[in-house]
Amino acid sequence: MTTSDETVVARLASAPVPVGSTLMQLTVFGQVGADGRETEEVVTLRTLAPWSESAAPPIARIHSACFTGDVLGSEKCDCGPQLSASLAAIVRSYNGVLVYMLRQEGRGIGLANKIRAYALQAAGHDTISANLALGFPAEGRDFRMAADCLRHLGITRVRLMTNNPEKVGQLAAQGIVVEDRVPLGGFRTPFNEAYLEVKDRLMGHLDALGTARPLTGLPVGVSPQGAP
Ligand SMILES: Nc1nc2c(ncn2[C@@H]2O[C@H](COP(=O)(O)OP(=O)(O)OP(=O)(O)O)[C@@H](O)[C@H]2O)c(=O)[nH]1
Ligand SMILES: [Zn+2]
Repeated sequence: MTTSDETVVARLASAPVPVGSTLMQLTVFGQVGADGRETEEVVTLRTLAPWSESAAPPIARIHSACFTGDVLGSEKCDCGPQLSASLAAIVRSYNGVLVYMLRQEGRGIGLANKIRAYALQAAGHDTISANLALGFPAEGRDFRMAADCLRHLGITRVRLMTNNPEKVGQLAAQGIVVEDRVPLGGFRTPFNEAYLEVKDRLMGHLDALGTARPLTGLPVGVSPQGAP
């Protein structure tokens, strides 16, 4: 499948996997090089219960890889509890999908660079200034591939669990209708306070601090960062 900017994502493999005592369909998407070599980019996990186009759109989570938070349970960010909570909601809904962005570790700068950023943060930098000091933008993620994968799964409308308006805007720009934004915040620890503050004050994220806001925070297809 090709988007306007020539992003190509192929379905590499798919099989049922039991998660949360529920059988889900796990699909690996990626690129296939001219030599046949596969590069894994995205994993989706889709509930298997039959659902119809006329039903409410699936509840969806697009999650950027975070080895420290997702795998190790690090409390320096809120990724681990966000992943658990969203996966639980997906399983409960019988009509949900997780889109796990394998190559977006550290907001796309990779694990080693994220840990370099952590070292700078231990010396006084915040999330943004640490990235800038390393020569990276504060935020450079591109969610077009997530939209491609959703389309591969036959999904064109979602209720998106996120606090990040940029994700909503990018999906909308790629033709995925975000009918609802479902807040996914409030996972504070003594260690992630500063990180959540920066998301709230400087990065335009909503609800990261867990302050009460309505479940449907944004109107359909809203694009607060200027995307069409
Ligand atoms: N560069 C960098 N990346 C970080 C840092 N802390 C967490 N991350 C990465 O940030 C990504 C998660 O992005 P967030 O901005 O926390 O959340 P989001 O996915 O944009 O928004 P939500 O949908 O609301 O979760 C993961 O890939 C983490 O590895 C950090 O200090 N520096
Ligand atoms: Zn994290």
